[in-house]
Amino acid sequence: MTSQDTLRVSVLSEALPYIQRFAGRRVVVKYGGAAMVQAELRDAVYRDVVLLASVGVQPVVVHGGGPEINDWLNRLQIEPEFRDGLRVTTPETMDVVEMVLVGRVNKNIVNGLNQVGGRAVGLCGSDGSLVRARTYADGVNGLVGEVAAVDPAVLFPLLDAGYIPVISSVAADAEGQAHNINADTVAGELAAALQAEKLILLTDTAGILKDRHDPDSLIRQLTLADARQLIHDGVVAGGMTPKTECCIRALAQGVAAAHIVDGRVPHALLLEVFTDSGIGTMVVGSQRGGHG
Ligand SMILES: Nc1ncnc2c1ncn2[C@@H]1O[C@H](COP(=O)(O)OP(=O)(O)O)[C@@H](O)[C@H]1O
Ligand SMILES: CC(=O)N[C@@H](CCC(=O)OP(=O)(O)O)C(=O)O
Repeated sequence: MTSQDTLRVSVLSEALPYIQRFAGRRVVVKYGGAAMVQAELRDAVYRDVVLLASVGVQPVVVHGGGPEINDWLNRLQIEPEFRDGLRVTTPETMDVVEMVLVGRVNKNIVNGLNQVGGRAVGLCGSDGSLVRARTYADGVNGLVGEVAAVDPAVLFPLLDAGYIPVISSVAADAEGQAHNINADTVAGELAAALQAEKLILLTDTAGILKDRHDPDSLIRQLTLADARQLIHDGVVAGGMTPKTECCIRALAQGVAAAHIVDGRVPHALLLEVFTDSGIGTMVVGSQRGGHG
């Protein structure tokens, strides 16, 4: 036996309390944006998700893919346009969003997870009527949707059989029209419908920063009231706003804890689930001790 073997076994043994605590519990992971762009990090994220599934945690992956949609729109000479952090989605743009998210990005993630030993199944909001969309704000952004309803029934047999659902944020409205929904929003509503133990949003900052230009100003823990105040005061802005709002909505609907963590840190997911201190910003219903 080598010292490497001893180290590996003792590290595994240290993880036992966390494995026992989270086995059989659902953890919704939002994967997207900048955290998805770096190839070498992608593999580490896939390995972490598969490791969680292997020890009996039930991860559910919701993915975005904004940069990849932009890339394809540019190739088609369509200028990407955003209003209030949400893509202006014409019928033509919607076709591209659907092809990129439901097709290419979803399957890349499914293949990546399967490649490291997972059993992943790709779905979008329309599959099994998992998510019902409603047009956002009377159509100011075109075919942008918000979540009207979630029916997680399609996920239970998959989770019970050990599959990892990988879900893209495209869903139909009551008339069957596909809508483009912000992936953070879908992750938050899904976490609520599944009564998940944790909602973990992977992004490209350390978490919520007091000063968004100062990476050392990380806020480690926030209550719902603090989070609302930070949005009101403009400390949280841009792409961090839908993230913080979806944490607030998930917690208000019974999710135990929501975390905004740095997807650029290797094994950010395991650091969040398998340590007491965790990483990033944790939003909780009311103030409490530890980070878990
Ligand atoms: N208080 C804040 N703390 C951290 N980031 C913030 C804050 N306010 C605004 N931001 C911005 O939000 C961005 C994260 O949102 P976004 O780019 O939409 O992430 P993703 O692409 O991972 O979904 C950060 O890169 C940062 O520019
Ligand atoms: C309405 C809206 O803006 N939808 C997003 C959906 C993808 C997404 O949320 O991707 P990220 O998480 O990578 O940003 C979009 O079209 O870009």
